Amino acid sequence: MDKLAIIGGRELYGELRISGAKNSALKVMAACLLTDGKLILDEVPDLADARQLLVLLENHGVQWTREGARLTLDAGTITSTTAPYEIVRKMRASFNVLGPILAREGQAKVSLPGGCAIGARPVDLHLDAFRAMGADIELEEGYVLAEAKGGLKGAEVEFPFVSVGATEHVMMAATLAKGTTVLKNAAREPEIVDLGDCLRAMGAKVEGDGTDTITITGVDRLEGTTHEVVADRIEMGSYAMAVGAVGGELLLERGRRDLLGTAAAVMEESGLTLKEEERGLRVSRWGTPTVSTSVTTEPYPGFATDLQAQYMALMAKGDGEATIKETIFENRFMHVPELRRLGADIDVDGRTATVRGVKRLKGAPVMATDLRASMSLIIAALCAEGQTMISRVYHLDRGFEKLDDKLRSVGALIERIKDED
Ligand SMILES: CC(=O)N[C@H]1[C@@H](OP(=O)(O)OP(=O)(O)OC[C@H]2O[C@@H](n3ccc(=O)[nH]c3=O)[C@H](O)[C@@H]2O)O[C@H](CO)[C@@H](O)[C@@H]1O
Ligand SMILES: C=C(OP(=O)(O)O)C(=O)O
Repeated sequence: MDKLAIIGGRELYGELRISGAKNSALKVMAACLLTDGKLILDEVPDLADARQLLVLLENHGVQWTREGARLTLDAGTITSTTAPYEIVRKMRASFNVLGPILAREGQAKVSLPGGCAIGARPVDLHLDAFRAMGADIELEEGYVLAEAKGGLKGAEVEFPFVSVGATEHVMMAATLAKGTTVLKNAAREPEIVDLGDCLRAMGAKVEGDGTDTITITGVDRLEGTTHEVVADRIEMGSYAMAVGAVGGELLLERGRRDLLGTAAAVMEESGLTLKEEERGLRVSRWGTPTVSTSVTTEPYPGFATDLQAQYMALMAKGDGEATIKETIFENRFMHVPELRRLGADIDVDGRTATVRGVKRLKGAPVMATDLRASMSLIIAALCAEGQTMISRVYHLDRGFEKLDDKLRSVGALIERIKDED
């Protein structure tokens, strides 16, 4: 397992290109299963998760080629409607092949994804929606067996709470259903709009994505198209927070303020300057103190749960006390003990963490526990005195493209220590 060694204290200067969003790329990749035409995707990040999804798509008969950030997917014939446990268990987002396969083939057998470190993460909302659309759903030996003999039918689906994955999943399946599907209390994340853009380009009739009501009128078939994946707002927010923590100035190429939702204003309140430019978002902090500012995670446009851990690292050297409330996942504070090892003063009570800013953090060996938690350790290490050694960086490789190269290119002292085994 690779490790990352970071020597803290160096301000960050220069330009970084923000990659395509992992959480969008994975969904538009799965959308290739809706058509026998070629889907050409640009700005697909080269991440462990994207590679893992390609393994699953290959299992369904998808042929693909990659040239740089361009991925061409061809699901001319779906050769298997079964998504096996051995592949699905490695990445939750792979569950989202169920809807497209069910919509196109009238049946699908997909392994339940199981829980993960940040929470139980059931898929009941997905399955309830497919039932409402006329599918028979059985659970057998850890698999979802879904069947819709005469095809899926349009339905009105009101989600009891906001789910990004369920919104995307049902949106995809509804494009090939008979009639109109209306999704209420839908997620409004930028990745939903990106998926909507891709589906429309494929010939789907989708309206209202980006609002809480999405209307999809089914069509007989979708076609291939070319689509560019939206910039990764979590990568962008993470690098912005790294600048907030250690100081300096970065132009985050392809970055957009609107993608950050309320996190943009929170970062400004905490002392960062954000400026939109033609090529992206410029972020800077010059010697001003980090102002401790409390946040609560919420669905978009609220403060993203995927930025919560990174924000906690920023607050670790704040000028006072900040509370951070996590409302989306029940177990997303695993970075706290590791941040404490670096000298952070943090208490957790249920779903609320209280961060009392300290004057300095000090490098130590720490362990990454999940994707975004790993990034919080990177940010803390960048502003800690001395060396931090981060183990289990495979978590980072799931979701941050070329992280160490990118940070090194803007002045960070970061080195990957390759596992020799
Ligand atoms: C690959 C991907 O895009 N992952 C993102 C996606 O995850 P994901 O799509 O899994 O997250 P959801 O929005 O669905 O989850 C929100 C909450 O709803 C619960 N829930 C969800 C579905 C369901 O059927 N039943 C249920 O109880 C979950 O356990 C969680 O507590 O959105 C999350 C919330 O912004 C992000 O943190 C993840 O990075
Ligand atoms: C939680 C995340 O991913 P996933 O939903 O794939 O676990 C994430 O991207 O932060």
